[in-house]
Amino acid sequence: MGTLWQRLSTLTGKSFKTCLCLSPKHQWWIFRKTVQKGKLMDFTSTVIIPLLFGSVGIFALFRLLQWMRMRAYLQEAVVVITGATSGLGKECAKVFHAAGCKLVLCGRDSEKLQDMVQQLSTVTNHRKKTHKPHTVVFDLSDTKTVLNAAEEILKYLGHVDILINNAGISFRGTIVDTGLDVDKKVMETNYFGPIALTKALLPSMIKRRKGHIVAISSVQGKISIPFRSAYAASKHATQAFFDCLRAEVEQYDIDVTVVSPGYIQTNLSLNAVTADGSRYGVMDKNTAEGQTAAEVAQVVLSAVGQKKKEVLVAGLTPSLAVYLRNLCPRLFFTLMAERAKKERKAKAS
Ligand SMILES: NC(=O)C1=CN([C@@H]2O[C@H](COP(=O)(O)OP(=O)(O)OC[C@H]3O[C@@H](n4cnc5c(N)ncnc54)[C@H](OP(=O)(O)O)[C@@H]3O)[C@@H](O)[C@H]2O)C=CC1
Ligand SMILES: CCCCCCCCCCCCCCCC(=O)OCC(=O)COP(=O)(O)O
Repeated sequence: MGTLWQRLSTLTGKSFKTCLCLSPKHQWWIFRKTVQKGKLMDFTSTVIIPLLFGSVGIFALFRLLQWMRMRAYLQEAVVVITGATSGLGKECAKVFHAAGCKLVLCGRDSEKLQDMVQQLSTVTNHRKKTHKPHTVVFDLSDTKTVLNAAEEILKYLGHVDILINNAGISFRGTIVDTGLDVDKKVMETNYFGPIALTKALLPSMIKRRKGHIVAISSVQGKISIPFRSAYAASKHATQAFFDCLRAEVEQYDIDVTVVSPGYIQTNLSLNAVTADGSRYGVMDKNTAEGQTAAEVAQVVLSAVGQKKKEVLVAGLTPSLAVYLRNLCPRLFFTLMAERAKKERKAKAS
């Protein structure tokens, strides 16, 4: 028993005398609890803590390797960005330039493109070599100029590592009032133009067995909301085309990333076309309160760097709406009909 009291005293930290004064039942209870606590502490210090530190270490190492791989992938890569004169394209140009890519900035306005080149030239990165971007002027809704642009890009740079199909226009209007020419214009810009450019650059990527094609789609490539028919249709077509492409070109080690953002603070609503083909010219509340283009550009950069197959970059409601459309379509359609009624009423008043 003497040894039990001595052990009890050491384990509990109580004096030998105090331990002697306790009832045997109490002593036994304290002894058992203390041994259990000791075992738990032993288990914590020999298993849980090393496991925790080990996992954190492995995770940090994994992230470091991922970051290094991404850095190497982007450094010196030839990256073509369409719609580089505004909004998301402009911000993508900034982040890919800072990552050391050789950029080809595309747009319809050569002055705006030159401004962009100027802006990027003033950015200095002490840790990374940056390159002066090239510019190519063409209109995505004119297939001939798209094909010429692809030829020009390949002639001057030899190859394309990453193509970012970003340029696009949106639409506002009812289906019944919209002329087919407007539907065609939106489809030409958002769908036929990007696929023409993709098809023109694809053979050279296949030949090199290397390349990465990015499509900037939208949440509206996954769900359709009222008064956006042409836009939502063009983005659904984009999603479908690039999903097919991803499957077909995997054998050539070519990657395809589809990015589907929610509202972004850009000029998209201002530049949207309406039912009669005129410019909408209104900064919508949803657009003005959206994510910043710089935030989304960072997501695009890391999605490309990590060769992700697709990313949804949206808040809770649009993300839930995508799930609702698939899991409970009837409820989704009812909500959309309500939304249409509400918007009509608001316009009428
Ligand atoms: N803003 C948003 O809420 C969201 C945007 N997106 C998508 O992001 C992409 C970028 O749009 P965003 O930055 O928001 O909008 P902006 O209107 O700010 O930019 C659109 C860009 O596309 C270019 N563009 C438009 N039409 C043509 C054409 N026919 N030929 C060549 N270039 C053209 C414009 O160039 P130019 O200077 O020549 O007009 C401009 O650089 C689009 O695909 C859009 O659908 C997706 C989800 C949400
Ligand atoms: C279980 C709860 C589910 C809640 C879901 C309710 C459904 C609410 C509908 C939400 C609709 C979200 C639409 C988002 C649209 C969007 O983000 O589009 C991005 C764009 O491309 C913007 O282009 P636009 O020209 O429309 O400004």
